[in-house]
Amino acid sequence: MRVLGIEGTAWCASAALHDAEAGSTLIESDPYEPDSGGIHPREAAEHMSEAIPEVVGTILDHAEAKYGPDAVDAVAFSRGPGLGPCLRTVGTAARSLAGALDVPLVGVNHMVAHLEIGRHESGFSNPVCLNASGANAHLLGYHDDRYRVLGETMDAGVGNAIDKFTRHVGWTHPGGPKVEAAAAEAAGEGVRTGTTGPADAADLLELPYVVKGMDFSFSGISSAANDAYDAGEPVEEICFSLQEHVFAMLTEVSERALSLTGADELVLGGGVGQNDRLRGMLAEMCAARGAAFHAPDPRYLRDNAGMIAVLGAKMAAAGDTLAIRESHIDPNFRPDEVPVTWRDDEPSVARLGSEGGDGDDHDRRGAEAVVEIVDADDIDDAVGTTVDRPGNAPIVRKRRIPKEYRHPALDRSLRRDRTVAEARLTSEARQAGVPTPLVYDVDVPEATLTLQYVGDRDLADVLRGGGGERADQTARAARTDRTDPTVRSVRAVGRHLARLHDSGFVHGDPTTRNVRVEGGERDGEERDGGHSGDRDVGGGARDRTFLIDFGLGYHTGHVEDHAMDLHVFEGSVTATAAESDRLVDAFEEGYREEGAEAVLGRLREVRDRGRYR
Ligand SMILES: C[C@@H](O)[C@H](NC(=O)OP(=O)(O)OC[C@H]1O[C@@H](n2cnc3c(N)ncnc32)[C@H](O)[C@@H]1O)C(=O)O
Ligand SMILES: [Fe+2]
Repeated sequence: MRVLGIEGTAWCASAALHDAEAGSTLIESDPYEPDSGGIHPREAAEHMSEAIPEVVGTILDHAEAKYGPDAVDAVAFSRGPGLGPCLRTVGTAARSLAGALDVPLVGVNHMVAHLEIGRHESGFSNPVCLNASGANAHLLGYHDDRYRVLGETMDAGVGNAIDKFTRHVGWTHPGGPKVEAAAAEAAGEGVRTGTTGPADAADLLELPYVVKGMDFSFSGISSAANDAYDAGEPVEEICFSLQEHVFAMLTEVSERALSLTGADELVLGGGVGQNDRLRGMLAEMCAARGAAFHAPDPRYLRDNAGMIAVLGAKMAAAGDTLAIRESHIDPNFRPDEVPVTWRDDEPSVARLGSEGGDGDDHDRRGAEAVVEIVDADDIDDAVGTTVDRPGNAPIVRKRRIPKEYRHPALDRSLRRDRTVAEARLTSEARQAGVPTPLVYDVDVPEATLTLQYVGDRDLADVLRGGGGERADQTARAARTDRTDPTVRSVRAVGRHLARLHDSGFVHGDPTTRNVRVEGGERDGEERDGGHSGDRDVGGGARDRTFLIDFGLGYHTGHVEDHAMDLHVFEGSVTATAAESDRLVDAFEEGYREEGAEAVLGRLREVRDRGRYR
């Protein structure tokens, strides 16, 4: 199978020929380079109408010279997302070429192509993918015949966030490589090799660092960087600090996604993936947790038609082609709208991973902390004094370990702030009637908390089939929603979040890994719905649902922040659980019992919000 691919979503007019049998790909590209500022949509469209026919002509000539008149078996094109006028030029070119050659037409999602090229090159079977491109930034994982969005930017794409600063400074598009060069100057290294952390690093300006579960935001950091420039800070130092913050955020959420799903493979995609510092951070994070990492060659990271032709060949082989009349372009085409036809029946990216969780989970390494479970007999040694524990429950020592990939100053402040927040909000949540662990001790310099051990397992493990009898499909089918313990747990999470919000704060990271469930294969209503307070905690086999890990929580009365909590929880369910619709409904019902309807309304807005601006 030989496929001619065409790309032209924004700035790069490109054509390629991929020969699937030979495994070879030839790419011809012509980038649009604005004289000043960022991408001007009209100029970009003009560029496409001139450059697309030329690059296609070059590739076609090459194909026919090498393979003869039947050189091309299918034509693939980027349908979206991207700039409408650019996409229309690409679509028209693809339709007429497929017609002239009398071969099938394949419509490719540009973001899925950024992801698949890494999977294709690495040979990984089921990776988490970080797409770091101009107009986008998201984490994707395969689940239930789709690439699900595990996390994404709440505002600008990562490249655009950086380019916003370079426009302010007066640098031309693309800004990313210029920021990389200036940052390397500040770090005093010339060009980075990408494998080492910035131990010798330049001073770090403090900039906003916003991570919510696996979602993140760049709007604050772009403005803060602009303000720092206006205030006279040296531009190299701002570039350095901008990279350190933005890439640490992307690396952190990638690690969270690996932790949530239990996956042990990560691939990188998108134009910002060419940045050595980002690649270095991701490689270091993966090495530290024993995961495999693959960053494709730069010619496959920046926009290019090679990735379109490679995915196009897989889709064409699966019969996933388009009739001309349904081949319209889609400027807002989301990756999770694409039915994945070209992969065999493989399991979900979510699996029972090395992090245990379904039983014998004594020493565990989460995304940011190491958790050590201290048995009853050893507690006095561990804590120094006898702590007042209900029952004879074991305790947990949780230490936020330093992350070598991030700048030491940023690392210190994140670990300190989160340890303090966790201690404070875990207790405040209990006062609001939400089951949480008792906090026995806080050691801020060591970023260590001593906590009560709660629950038997993480909700994440229950949902992805690690929960013993809870995962038994037939047993589950026999239950009504009301008596299904999984449904009861997610409904309880809804109520718990409502109570936190009512008390004026958010959890900040309510993924299914931060919910602990306990006991209770019994029918009837859950026990923690009412007035259990502290009395019941740790006492016997009750059916209870605890929230843990409040490190990303903060006080806020904003409906948007409350809605984000719900969005984060639902994202973690949708991307990893079977029968997720039913669970999401139960969760929202739970929230509705005690929370504000306005928050659920805002949640729908957050969900529908277009990201491609
Ligand atoms: C929708 C589609 O048009 C869009 N594509 C796109 O934005 O081009 P892409 O090639 O994936 O990424 C370009 C971005 O990648 C950044 N970039 C390129 N080299 C970089 C570097 N060394 N460091 C940081 N950013 C870099 C550029 O500044 C620019 O913001 C997308 O994938 O979101
Ligand atoms: Fe792209």
